[in-house]
Amino acid sequence: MLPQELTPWQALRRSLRLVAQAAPRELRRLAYINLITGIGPSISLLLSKIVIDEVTAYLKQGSTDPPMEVLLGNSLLLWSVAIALGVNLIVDSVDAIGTNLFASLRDRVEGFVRGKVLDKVSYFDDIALFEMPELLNLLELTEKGLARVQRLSFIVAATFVGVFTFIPSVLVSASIGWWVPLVLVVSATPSIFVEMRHHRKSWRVEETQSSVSRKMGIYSKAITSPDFAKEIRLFSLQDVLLDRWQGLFETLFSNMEQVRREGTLTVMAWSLLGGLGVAAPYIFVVLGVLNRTFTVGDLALYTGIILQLRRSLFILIAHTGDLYDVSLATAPIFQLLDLEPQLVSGSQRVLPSGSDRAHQGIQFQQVGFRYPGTDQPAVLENLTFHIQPGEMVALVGENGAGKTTLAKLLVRLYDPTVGQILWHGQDLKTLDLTALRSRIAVVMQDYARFPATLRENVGWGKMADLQDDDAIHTVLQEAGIAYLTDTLKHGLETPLGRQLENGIDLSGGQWQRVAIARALMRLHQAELLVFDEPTAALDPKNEHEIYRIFRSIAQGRMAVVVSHRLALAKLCDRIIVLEHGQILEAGTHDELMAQQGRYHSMFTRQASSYRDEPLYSSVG
Ligand SMILES: Nc1ncnc2c1ncn2[C@@H]1O[C@H](COP(=O)(O)OP(=O)(O)OP(=O)(O)O)[C@@H](O)[C@H]1O
Repeated sequence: MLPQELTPWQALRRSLRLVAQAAPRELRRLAYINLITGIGPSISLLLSKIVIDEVTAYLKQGSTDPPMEVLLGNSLLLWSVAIALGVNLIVDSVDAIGTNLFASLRDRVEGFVRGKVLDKVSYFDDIALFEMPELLNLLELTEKGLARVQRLSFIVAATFVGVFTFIPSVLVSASIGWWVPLVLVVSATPSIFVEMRHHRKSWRVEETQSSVSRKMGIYSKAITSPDFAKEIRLFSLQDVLLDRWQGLFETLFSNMEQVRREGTLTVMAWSLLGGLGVAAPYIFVVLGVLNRTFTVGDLALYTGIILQLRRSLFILIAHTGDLYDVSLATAPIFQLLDLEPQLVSGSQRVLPSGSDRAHQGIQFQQVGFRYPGTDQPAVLENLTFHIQPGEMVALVGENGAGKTTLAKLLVRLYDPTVGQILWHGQDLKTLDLTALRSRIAVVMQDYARFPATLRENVGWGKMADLQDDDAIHTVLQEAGIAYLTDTLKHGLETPLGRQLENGIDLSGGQWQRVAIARALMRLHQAELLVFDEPTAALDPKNEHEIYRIFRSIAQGRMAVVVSHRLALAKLCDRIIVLEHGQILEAGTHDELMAQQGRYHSMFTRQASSYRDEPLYSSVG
């Protein structure tokens, strides 16, 4: 699932196509406006030549007529002055329209491309996108690319001006001599390649340093995130985090700085050649005026046009370099848009129900799993077991044994590396993901705290019932937090999370119950419940209540619960003890206690700490 390489040319073509798709109207209008602002200065220069020649000719006559009379009497002079002023006026006023149009173009393009990226990321079924360093680096580079897309809009707009200034400048300067535009263009050409090489080098540094800038992002988020704010202060971690961020910044900055310094020197050296290219025609024109081949008006026109041609070439060269930079930087956007998930939905929308008992339920058949992109040993190995319909299974084991990973495979956030998982006899991979997930109610260990209202945090468990107050009140009741609708100022419409305006934060246990309520929303259609550490944030009294809820909702369904609290495991029909990703023991509580193996020792240890709790009372 690694990103495919893309040439800068391919990326540029696709970026320009996106710009054209995002804002065709703005682009068209900008072209018209820039046509005016582009050719305006050339027209002004031509008119200035006429004005200067007419004024010089008049002065040569030695006449003493009143100036206003002379101006009104000479229609060529009068019209030239009037049109020159008119052109300046038009250029100035459309300039303001151009600025606004450019701002719309930039925003539209940015919104359009970002929208496409967000769409791709949110519908990307393969969760590996958020867990593999290579893909996280790609996401980081995509952010940089999105920032450059704005630049692309600017380049496109400025290139219009450059081209529209360039063409009349070439035509007028060719009237001095055919070789004039040629000398100017040829002397400026090497700068284009130097600019491109410089941008390529800078981008290579950015690309190779993407993991450095991602780490900078991680530290900067840690420093600014409310999640870390308390512990950073309590453990005085400010210096550690700031030093790490600063160290990474210095590394990145010094690498970029070196490339920039080298780039500036070479670009400057080659610009000198461009300067020499200007000198020859400029001196030629001055000499031409002195030997009377050219008029004084020609001097103003030609020197002006030579400098204008040079300037427009400069703009075009700078933008060619910039365009190259943008094409390098936007490549990750297309790499992301082209990224094919390894985990794809199956096509079967109607889920099987299992023709005979042997095929009913969920079967793990020699399942093994290794996280993609890691060279660590397999996290799960050779797992074979069967969850019967209506059976409640507890997964227990030490930290890192692979319980959460197994739960992730069960809800198809990942596919097994080897073996298969069958849902009523059929491989999970063949089933439509949305259909499959609609049959599963999940509370993950790292459940989400959506920055949204209480209604949404719960109702998003089943979108169709989002506005159904009764349905939401029922699950809040079942999860034991019905009181929230009374205690929170705006009831169900209260925003949850401090980052929202007027947002209220809940306690850890309340958030966990909100996550449980969300899972309960799809209970009536769920065949499988997966609860990963559902009581981690709860006190013992609340924990018992959740056990009770869990048992009652699990009745008649398949249920898998991951828990370190063996009192909950004891309530289950079967307990699977995992160790280093393998099944160490499996059986009922009584069977495992009788075996006197790992489960027995874990349970006994816990029971001695929770002696007063009735659920542990079967021991000692
Ligand atoms: N996204 C990931 N990428 C790579 N390795 C991972 C990832 N998530 C977990 N692991 C590794 O997989 C192993 C099993 O982790 P898992 O979270 O499944 O354990 P667990 O039994 O649920 O642990 P705990 O009881 O602490 O929650 C660990 O060694 C962990 O380092």
